[in-house]
Amino acid sequence: MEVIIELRNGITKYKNFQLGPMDLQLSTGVITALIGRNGAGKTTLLEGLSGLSPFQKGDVYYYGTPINFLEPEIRTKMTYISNDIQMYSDYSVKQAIEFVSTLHKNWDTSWVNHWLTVFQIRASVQIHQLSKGMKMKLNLILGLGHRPDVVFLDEPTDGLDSISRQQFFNLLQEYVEQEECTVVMSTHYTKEVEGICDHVIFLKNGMLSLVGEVEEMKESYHVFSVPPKEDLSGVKGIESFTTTSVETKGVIQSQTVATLPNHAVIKKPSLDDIFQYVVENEEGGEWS
Ligand SMILES: Nc1ncnc2c1ncn2[C@@H]1O[C@H](COP(=O)(O)OP(=O)(O)OP(=O)(O)O)[C@@H](O)[C@H]1O
Repeated sequence: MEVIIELRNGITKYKNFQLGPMDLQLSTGVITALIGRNGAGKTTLLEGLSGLSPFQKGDVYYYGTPINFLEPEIRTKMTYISNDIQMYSDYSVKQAIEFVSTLHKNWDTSWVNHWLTVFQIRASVQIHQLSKGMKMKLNLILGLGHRPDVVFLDEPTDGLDSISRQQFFNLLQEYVEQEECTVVMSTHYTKEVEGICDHVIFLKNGMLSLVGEVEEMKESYHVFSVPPKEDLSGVKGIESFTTTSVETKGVIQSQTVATLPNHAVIKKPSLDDIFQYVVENEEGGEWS
């Protein structure tokens, strides 16, 4: 794995919000999930990295060279795919493909046709007649047809049914395997991306909160549950917990699991657990 994209000291400020300052590295052959609450800054980060709305301060590097987003060449390397599926709605599928393909020298017609066939999207159909899922799949095909090696996706599966989401991920995984590219995908479907993403970036209030390999991160923590009135004052390394009438549930650092009472039930955390109890940790209490 090689670093393909690097952000150094990136900052974007709006009236009531600031993203960064932050540094970030993205490697080849990796799919990264970008997770954060509404308003955490996911779109601002993706737009900054892709140059759609460049950072106000800081630089983005492509294989170690600072990117000048005004140079057309960079457009052949990168793609930003939003979930705005209203684009080209007055076109037929064929017309949209013809239009987008003229913007790129290296358009891969056979790859595009292959995936249109897999998804059963007919070239003659008007785009406004396609279902939401079909439109989003077409959006992905249009965004990848020039074989970019940096792919940014902003909540691409938002509103898609589970089968459409799986088909969407299948295409993405196959693409990454073939191209050795890097993908960053913002999402609220934390559970579903676990099997798809190798890395995760948790964003909180415009800052990087936790960044790393999914499996390594999951090794670092355990979920525990104990009866609701349990005294946890002697337990070390609890990130946070919630208490209901049934149980106290929380996340603890793996190296201090042995300090839990013997009857505590422990298991490996999901990304959702890490998001809720480590990154956000505001639902219940924190133990010092
Ligand atoms: N062009 C802009 N002008 C002013 N404020 C903006 C602009 N774009 C975004 N913001 C603000 O920046 C903050 C972060 O927005 P952003 O869209 O990046 O968050 P997000 O994590 O993608 O949210 P969501 O999950 O809801 O899509 C929000 O408070 C938003 O209102």
